[in-house]
Amino acid sequence: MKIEVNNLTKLYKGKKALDQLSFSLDEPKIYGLLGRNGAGKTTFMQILAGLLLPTSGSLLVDGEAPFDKQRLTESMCLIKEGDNFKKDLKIKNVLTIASMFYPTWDQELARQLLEEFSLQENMKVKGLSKGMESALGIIVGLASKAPITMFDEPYIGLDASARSRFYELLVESYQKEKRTIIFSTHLIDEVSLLFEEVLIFDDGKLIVQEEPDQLRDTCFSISGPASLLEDYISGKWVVHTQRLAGNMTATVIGLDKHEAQANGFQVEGVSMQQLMIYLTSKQGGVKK
Ligand SMILES: Nc1ncnc2c1ncn2[C@@H]1O[C@H](COP(=O)(O)OP(=O)(O)OP(=O)(O)O)[C@@H](O)[C@H]1O
Repeated sequence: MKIEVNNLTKLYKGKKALDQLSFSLDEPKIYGLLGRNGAGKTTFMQILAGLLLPTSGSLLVDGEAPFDKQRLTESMCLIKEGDNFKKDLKIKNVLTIASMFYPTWDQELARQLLEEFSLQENMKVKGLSKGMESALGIIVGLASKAPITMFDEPYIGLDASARSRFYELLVESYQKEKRTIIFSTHLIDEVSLLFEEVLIFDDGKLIVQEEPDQLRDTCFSISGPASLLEDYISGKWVVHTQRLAGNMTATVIGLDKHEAQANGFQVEGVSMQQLMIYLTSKQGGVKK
């Protein structure tokens, strides 16, 4: 399903949560949605899921706005970081309701995943630990097989090995049947290898939409004498600089690594987490 976002703006009491966002997600891919707290990720996913109306601009899924459109909302599954299910329900009720809502529901997969995460159908949601509740969210998200599935930091309380199993299951399910998966996370380095495209939000604006390989291949920290490096980075997209004595390190997007090395600078890769921090800090994010 094609998602087209045009000048999408959402105000809460006059304050911009989303500020003239424009981009499109054309293909089924695993998209990483990144940004600091309050950048607007959840607001965007709620509008996409048809739960919120924008203040202005548009978000269209296959040409239609999703708010109040069952044909579209049944094609979308949003798993939030908590409170996804009514506390009084048993797990089996949660699964039954999901199976009635999603035409693409895979009951066999749901059963396998319950076993995988050691959950029993007769457990009540209110009796689940935080990690077990997150596991239930993940089960519903995966088994929904919704053409647009969104995970908004879905792993609260899950330990590292359960999270790692979740990432494996996500990839397995995606490889069997491609769909659009939008994954918002603060544990970027843990999942960044999964992403086929990364979107970075900052203050309600989109500042990066790129393939991770492209970022890895062109984003580096380079170091050398400050007097030489300053000249070399002039006109480049510098997202961070640090000086020590007469030396300087600059993190640059769109850098030709070999050319920088040939000029005598030391060049190192930058993790996606670090890049996101630089891009969304006060110093970074400005394309020169
Ligand atoms: N219901 C609401 N009422 C008022 N302001 C809101 C509401 N929901 C979100 N906001 C504000 O909108 C902005 C964007 O919030 P949003 O939850 O979309 O960000 P986020 O990127 O998902 O953050 P986080 O990573 O912390 O989950 C923030 O300034 C937030 O305070």
